[in-house]
Amino acid sequence: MRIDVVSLFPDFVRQCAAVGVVGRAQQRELLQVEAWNPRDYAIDRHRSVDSSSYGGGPGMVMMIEPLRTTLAAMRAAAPEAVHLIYLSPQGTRLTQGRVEALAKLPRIGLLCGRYEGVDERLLAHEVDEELSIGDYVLSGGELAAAVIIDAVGRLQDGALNDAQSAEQDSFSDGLLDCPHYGKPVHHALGDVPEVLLSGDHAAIARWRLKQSLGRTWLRRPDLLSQCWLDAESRALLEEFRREHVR
Ligand SMILES: Nc1nonc1C(=O)NCC1CCCCC1
Repeated sequence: MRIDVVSLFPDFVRQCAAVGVVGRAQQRELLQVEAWNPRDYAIDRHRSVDSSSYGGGPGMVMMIEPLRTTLAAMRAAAPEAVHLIYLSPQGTRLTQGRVEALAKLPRIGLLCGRYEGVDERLLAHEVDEELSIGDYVLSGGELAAAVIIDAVGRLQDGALNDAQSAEQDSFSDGLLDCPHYGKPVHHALGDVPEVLLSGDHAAIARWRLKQSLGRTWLRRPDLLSQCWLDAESRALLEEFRREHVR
C-alpha cells in the first residue's frame, strides 16, 4: 500500500512513519509513505502557500496554488489512483471499520491543512473524503495523518508479527480490548488472574471475551448497543454484570 501525504511539515510525517510497526512495514516494503511539501511547488519569490481570508477575520487560508500543482505531481508519481482524504474536525468521525476499509486500498492521499484551513474550491475539486480523528482542534492535519498512517499501516499483511494481535485489538470485534498481564505473577499491585495461568485455552478465551464485554458495557455502552451478541456472549455479559453489582 502507498500513502502520499501533502504537508508543510514533511519531515514530521516521515519521522512518524519511520518508527515501530509502521517503520518495519516500510522496511519490509509492505507500505510506502511519501511526503509532498506544497512550498516546493510555490512559484512566487516568497514561496507563498497561504493568503488572508476573504471576508476578513483572523488567520490565513492555504491557497489553491501551489496545492493543486503539488497534488498533480503526487498523483503522477505512481500509477494507482489516489483516494484523497482531507483531515479536519469537519470530517466524518474515523472508526476502526473505516480504517479496515482504507487499509485494503492500494493507495491513499492525506491532505494536511494548516492555518484556518484550505480554500474550499480546492477541497471541492480534489478531495474524495474528509475525516476527523475527534471533536477537538489541532494546529494542523499532520497528527491526524499520523494516526491514519499508523492505524492503516499496522493492518497491512505481515506488518504485525502475530496476526492475532490485530484480530484481538479493541474494536476489531466492536468491543473494547480485555485487560493484559505480564510478569511477575505476584506483585504488591496484585496478582495475575488465575485463569490466565491455567493453560486452559478455552477458559482463557471465555474470560477474555467476558472482560471485553464487561468493559464495553461499563465504559462504552454506545458501542455495545451496536453489537450483535450471540447466546454465549449475552450469558457472559450477564455474569459480569451480576459480579460487578455485588
Ligand atoms: N480533529 C481533527 N481530526 O482531523 N484533523 C483534525 C484537526 O483538528 N485538524 C487541524 C485543522 C487545523 C486547521 C486546518 C484544517 C485542519
